[in-house]
Amino acid sequence: MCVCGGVGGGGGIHQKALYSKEFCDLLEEMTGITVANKPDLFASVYRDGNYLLCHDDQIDTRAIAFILYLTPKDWTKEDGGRLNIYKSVNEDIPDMKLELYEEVLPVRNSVILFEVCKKSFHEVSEVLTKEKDRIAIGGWFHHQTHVPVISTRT
Ligand SMILES: O=C(O)CCC(=O)C(=O)O
Ligand SMILES: [Fe+2]
Repeated sequence: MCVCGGVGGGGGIHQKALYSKEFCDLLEEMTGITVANKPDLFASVYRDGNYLLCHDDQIDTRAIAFILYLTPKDWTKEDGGRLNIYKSVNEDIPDMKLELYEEVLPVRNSVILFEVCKKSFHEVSEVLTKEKDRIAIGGWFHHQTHVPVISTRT
C-alpha cells in the first residue's frame, strides 16, 4: 500500500503529533496495521549527483515508512530526485524481477506513506540540479508486536 498526500495549513509535521495515539489510530484506519507510537525519524539532504539505490527498508519491526518533502517550491521533473516505487513480478522471489510502479516527484509539503514489507522496493533517482537541495524528513512506524524480517536488505 502506498499513499501520497499534502500537508495543509502551513503547519508541517510536528513530532508531538507524529508520536500521538491519534496519528497511530489514523494510520491503522488507513492501512489496517497497528503501529507503536514511537516512530524513528530522520532528516535527509540529497544534492547534485546524490541518489539512493533500490532497497526495501526492512529492518527490525519497521511497519510503515513516511517521508515529508521540504524541497524548494519549484522542484521539477528535470531536477531528478524522484522516489521510484517498484512492483515485484515474482511472488516467491520478490527481488528477482522488479517493474517500475510509480515515480513520485518530491513536491514540497507532500507526504508519502508506504507499508514496509518484502516487496516494498524503492529508490531515489539521481538529483540533477546544482541550484536546489532535496530536503526531507522521514522515518518508520514500527509494529506493536514483533514481526520477523524476511530479508536483511535495507
Ligand atoms: O527520500 C526519499 O524519498 C526516500 C528515502 C528512503 O527510501 C530511505 O531513506 O530509506
Ligand atoms: Fe527507503
